[in-house]
Amino acid sequence: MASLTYDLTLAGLAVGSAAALTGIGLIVTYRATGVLNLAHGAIAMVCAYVLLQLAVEWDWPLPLAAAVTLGVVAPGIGLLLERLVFRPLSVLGVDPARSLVASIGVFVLLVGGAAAVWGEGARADAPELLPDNPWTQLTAAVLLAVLVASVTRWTRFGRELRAVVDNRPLAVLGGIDADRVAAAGWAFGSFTAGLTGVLLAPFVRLDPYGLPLLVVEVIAVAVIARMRSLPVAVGAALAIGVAQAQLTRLHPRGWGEPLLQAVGANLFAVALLIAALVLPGVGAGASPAPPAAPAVRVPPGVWLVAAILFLLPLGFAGRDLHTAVQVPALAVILLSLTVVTGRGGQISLGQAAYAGLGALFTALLATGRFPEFPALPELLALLTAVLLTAPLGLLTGWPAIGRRGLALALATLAVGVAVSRFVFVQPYATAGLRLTRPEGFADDRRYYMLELGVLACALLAVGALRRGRTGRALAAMRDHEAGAEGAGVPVSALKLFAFVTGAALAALGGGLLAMGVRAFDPEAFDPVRSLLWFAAVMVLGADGLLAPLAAAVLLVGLDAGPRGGLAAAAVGFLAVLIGRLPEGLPGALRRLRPPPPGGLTPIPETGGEPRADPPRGKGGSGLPSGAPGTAASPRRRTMRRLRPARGGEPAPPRRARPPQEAAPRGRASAGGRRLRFRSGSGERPAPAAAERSRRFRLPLPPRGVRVLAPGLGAGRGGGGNRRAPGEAAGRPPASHRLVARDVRLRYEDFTALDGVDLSVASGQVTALVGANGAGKSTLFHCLCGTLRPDAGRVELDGADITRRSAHARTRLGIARTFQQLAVFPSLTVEENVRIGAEQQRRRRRDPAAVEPVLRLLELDGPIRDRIAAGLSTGALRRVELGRALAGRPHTLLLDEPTAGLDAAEAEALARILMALAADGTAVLIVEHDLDLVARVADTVHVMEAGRIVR
Ligand SMILES: Nc1ncnc2c1ncn2[C@@H]1O[C@H](COP(=O)(O)OP(=O)(O)OP(=O)(O)O)[C@@H](O)[C@H]1O
Repeated sequence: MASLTYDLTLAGLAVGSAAALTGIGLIVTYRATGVLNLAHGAIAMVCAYVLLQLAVEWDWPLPLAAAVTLGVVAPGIGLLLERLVFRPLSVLGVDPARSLVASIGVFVLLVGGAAAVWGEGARADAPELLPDNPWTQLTAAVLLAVLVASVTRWTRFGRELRAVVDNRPLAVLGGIDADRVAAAGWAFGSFTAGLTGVLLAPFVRLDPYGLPLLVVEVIAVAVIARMRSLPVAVGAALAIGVAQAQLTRLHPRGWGEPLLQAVGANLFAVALLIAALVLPGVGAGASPAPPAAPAVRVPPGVWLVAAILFLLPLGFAGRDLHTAVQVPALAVILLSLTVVTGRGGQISLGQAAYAGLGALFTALLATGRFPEFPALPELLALLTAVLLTAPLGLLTGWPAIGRRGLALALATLAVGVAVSRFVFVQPYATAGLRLTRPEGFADDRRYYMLELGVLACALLAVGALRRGRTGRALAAMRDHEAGAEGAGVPVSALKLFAFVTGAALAALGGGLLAMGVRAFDPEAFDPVRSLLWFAAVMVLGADGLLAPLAAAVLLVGLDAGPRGGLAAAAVGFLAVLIGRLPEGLPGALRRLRPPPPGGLTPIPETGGEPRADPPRGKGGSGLPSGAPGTAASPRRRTMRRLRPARGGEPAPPRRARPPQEAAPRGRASAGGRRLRFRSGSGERPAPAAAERSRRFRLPLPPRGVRVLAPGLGAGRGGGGNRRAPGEAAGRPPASHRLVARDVRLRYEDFTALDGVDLSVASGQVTALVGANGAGKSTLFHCLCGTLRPDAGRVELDGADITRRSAHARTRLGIARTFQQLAVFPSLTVEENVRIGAEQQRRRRRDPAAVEPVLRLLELDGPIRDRIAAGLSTGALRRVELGRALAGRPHTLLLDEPTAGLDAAEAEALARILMALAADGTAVLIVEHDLDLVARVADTVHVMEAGRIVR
């Protein structure tokens, strides 16, 4: 027994050593570049093939072949990737989500390329580089870890690496060549990938799909090490390897045995699942998903052409028709990504799991595999499978509530891998599960027609969803999660909805696909498919209904040829270019066309709408500022400005203290006190900008005119005399009071709020002023629900609302705006405002409130149909205010509302605020412009060091 334990331990150490190498490579690349290289396994696979090619096919001596593979090819791949793919992305300053798509693109490109070059079949003749002795491999892994740790700690390069990791811009300013550091990181990461590949290849199935996936699971050890600690990564890899080997000795009786065997065989997949779901997310500050291009209305002619193309296969016969049967089914699966990622902005790398579950359930139900249940007719089985799979969408929907970007990508990938490893490989799924087609649709032509019908219904349903209230809310959530929450969108519930709908659609497509080929094939739904499908939809235009159709045609069409893998290679190639195609392929094509008049295009610089001045002191790309396509070009600037900074403004992470904004300081008096203050976070516009903004500024309501009431009453826009619920027309509006009582909040060991009492009452403008860091924004967040105080209460009309979420408070009538603009850039001005009206509770909801608000804020001209991206700061502030007012709030909370406005716009805003208060609204402003405060505020509170001092 002792020798069995020893042998198993040795075997486990061998596996663990290979995993440790992977962990080391992933961590070094991540630390040097900020990119989690999902393609690590694909590089490993390519290097294994290269060694095989050199040593076996071309008969080179093994040492020479190994030296070329590991010394030239592997680092060369890394350097090429850095130079051609990732350096352009970092120069353009794109968000991490887009780097993630690029690394998925590299994965898909390498897998597809390898399949095209070496074929899809498994090779069993990979040469053994090191003797089959775990100690040798273990020594290699430990030596490598020690070498990396020593280099990082004691060499100049290590110091530069740490400087780049800590603060890349600062390191560059300090004279460090960050590109060289990144290139070294990539070269080393690829070298470790190559080493892993050539060491593992003789012992695992070497094919283009298996090895990359195996290595993807090993990302677990890097996640466990928080992408930071090499000893932890090596320790975790060895421990999992040994535990996995030892588990094979256990043979419990009954149902536990297959489960234990499955766990034992896939312990890295289990570790990935646990690490991705339980540990705090890696890269949590990343933006949710690459920003989608504004949805564009597809001309009917294009739809006609698409319809004709999809009808063409009805004229096919034989093999061609049989192949075409896969297209509509795959299009339905890909449509699920349009909902989840394209519209909802949630990265999902697990859609193949849902498609597979749909296929599996359909097959099991239709073939009567469960003795307790009779076999169901095929269509009923399909419907039941969809209903069974839909709630399983919560498996990825739930993690999405607290995760974004990379962390969500890992969580959804882990769920997909786990489903594939634990469900699709069970005997019931692998033992040739065949199924028939519905009666009357047995032959390919009729079945294709049935699929077209289902696809048309799915397209109509998703189209209606996108056009409606829920679709707008999804787009808002994608564009700016915190802004959506502030507008009353129940973000968590909406994420669950998106994933459940996505799972249902994927299951529908999966069931159709399985019926089309008359069998359940687990390999058709392995996690590599998820990556391929995700990349294809992202590239072809995630938020469009045409993208799934085009992607399905591309994927099935190219793979139908004699060489497999071409589709993956093509999609991968496009995906690695995604940094240069910021809006996917459709966006790039649109750019080639002259802009259509009006419509959903950004406003031209010379149009009636002024643009914001370029932010000063930004950029640093080395490209001419404002050059088309550069980071500093006006359109890109505006898009970036609109994107939530580091995952949205509110609910700041409790641990990381955000850097204070640099802003001009001055002195002024308020309430008799001399205060240091910041003159708003925006710069005063240059004279030319001031002149432009005079031409287009916030409207000035006539003095003395009641502009807006809690019910959007009188005003230039008219629009009836609506009042808040319970407020009978003609009677004065009900009075409301928002109160903070003894509110306390600490950021780790720093007391930000130290027993604050504040009251915001109807019919008054209450102002909160104070020096930077006094705690104003923290109190503001506590009032609007984006931060929960450690102690104390927030009350609305005496009722405790401390535990109410931000969107629930908005629905109670407490609207807010954001210090950093929170507008939804891909939506039109009108849609932005409409979201504020339609996300209210049913009894508060009043879509008719949109028009008067648009008129009041002079957003009712041609500007109403323009997408928000590209508008000036002044216009965007109006849009944001309009969204808040469209919900007919009784309480309005404004955080630095004059930031970025010029004097005329600030003056107009002041009048509106006074008019709102005169009409019964409770207004709270947090403001640095003390002149404005002195003019509009009925009550001024001064904060100092977390307390209200007067
Ligand atoms: N997420 C956080 N983690 C740690 N400390 C934080 C965090 N957010 C704010 N702080 C600190 O809490 C204090 C109060 O910050 P807050 O943003 O509320 O001040 P403020 O009065 O609004 O300042 P400003 O006018 O600059 O916006 C500051 O010292 C700030 O550095």
